[in-house]
Amino acid sequence: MAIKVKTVNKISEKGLQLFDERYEVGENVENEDAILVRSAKLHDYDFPENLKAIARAGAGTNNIPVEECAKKGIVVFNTPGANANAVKELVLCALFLSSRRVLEGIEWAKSLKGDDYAKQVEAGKKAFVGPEIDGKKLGVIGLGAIGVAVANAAVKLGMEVHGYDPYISVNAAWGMSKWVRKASTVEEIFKECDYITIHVPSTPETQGMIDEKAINLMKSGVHILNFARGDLVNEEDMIDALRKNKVARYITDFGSEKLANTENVVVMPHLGASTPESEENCATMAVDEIREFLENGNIKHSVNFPSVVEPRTTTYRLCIIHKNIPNMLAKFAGTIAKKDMNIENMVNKAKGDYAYTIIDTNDLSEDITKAIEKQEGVIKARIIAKVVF
Ligand SMILES: NC(=O)C1=CN([C@@H]2O[C@H](COP(=O)(O)OP(=O)(O)OC[C@H]3O[C@@H](n4cnc5c(N)ncnc54)[C@H](O)[C@@H]3O)[C@@H](O)[C@H]2O)C=CC1
Ligand SMILES: O=C(O)CCC(=O)C(=O)O
Repeated sequence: MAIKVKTVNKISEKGLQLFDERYEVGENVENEDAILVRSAKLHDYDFPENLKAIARAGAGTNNIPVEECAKKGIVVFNTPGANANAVKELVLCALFLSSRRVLEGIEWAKSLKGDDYAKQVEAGKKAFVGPEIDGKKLGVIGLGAIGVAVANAAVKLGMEVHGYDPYISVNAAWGMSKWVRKASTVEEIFKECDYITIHVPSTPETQGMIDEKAINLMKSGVHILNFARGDLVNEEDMIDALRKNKVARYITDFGSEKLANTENVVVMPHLGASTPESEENCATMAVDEIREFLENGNIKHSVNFPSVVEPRTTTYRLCIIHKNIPNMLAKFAGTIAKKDMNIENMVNKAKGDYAYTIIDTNDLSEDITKAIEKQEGVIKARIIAKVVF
């Protein structure tokens, strides 16, 4: 029987080609084992009983009900860093667009008519003067894959870069230019910087972080860039601040009709990750994650379950998704012993309220998954036989 993968958005062919002949892949697939998605919202999606994994070909997972998936034993993956360069390049483009009034100038140049075109240009261009970014202060909120790439590039462009991230990872810190100054509070960024760019996920903590209170702390004429998520910025407060010229420019990848028609706002149609390179990187990583999980039970880059990657050394692998509560391992070992199966290797890791256990064995008792699933605290169990080509 084929392994079924449903694509909910258009996914790069380069990634899809990595599924071999055992897979049935497409948008019309039903009762799927896995879903591949980009930005489509899955909050109202009726997940089939058979569904084991969802891979988000991208970074943000706010379009997926991650906690509900954990409760049902559905592992949600994303592709950290795979589209960071694409977003960084668009943010740099936005930095320049926010400073120099290039877009308005281009529109005006199109509207000019007559033989004295050059004369009209020279007379009118003063309306489109905008400052240089060299030497200006850039505040980067969120120093993950994208934030660090933006901060490092801005340093090279001559900006004085200030970064804020109370949860920065060791890897991100290793990759960051020594010239990026550490802000201890986000208010420091608000007060100090001429340009502010946000690169945090949308969470209850970050939603609405750029609101009237935050904007009031900022310099008059601040330029704000949002290539992370629309709900990080309170739209009404932003429009009000733009009308009062407190905010000089707002450039965002996440617009609305109202925002797009507000002066000094540039709305892009969620283009941050829209490059062939990024689409291929994300699809390739997402397909690899799904295959590793479905074929080997290995979990890489999940947002709701721990990372567990173990080489296959035995004929069978028992994969158990369960609650992170005491005595689970003892219960698994007891059930397996009763079935006369011998454990060759066992790994257990937890993340928050959930845990994952891999048990490698060379023996198989047919109803072992049923016996394991009967135990309180177990969400899902499956056995995978090693495929020898
Ligand atoms: N416009 C687009 O097409 C794209 C947008 N994105 C958005 O950008 C976000 C960031 O992407 P990546 O850098 O790849 O993710 P990442 O996970 O590598 O980095 C996010 C960083 O935000 C930090 N953070 C979390 N809460 C924070 C807070 N309250 N204050 C300061 N820092 C905080 C984390 O510690 C982490 O370092 C994504 O979650 C997504 O929403 C990502 C890719 C494409
Ligand atoms: O797939 C896309 O085009 C959007 C990318 C994105 O927003 C993300 O990775 O968080």
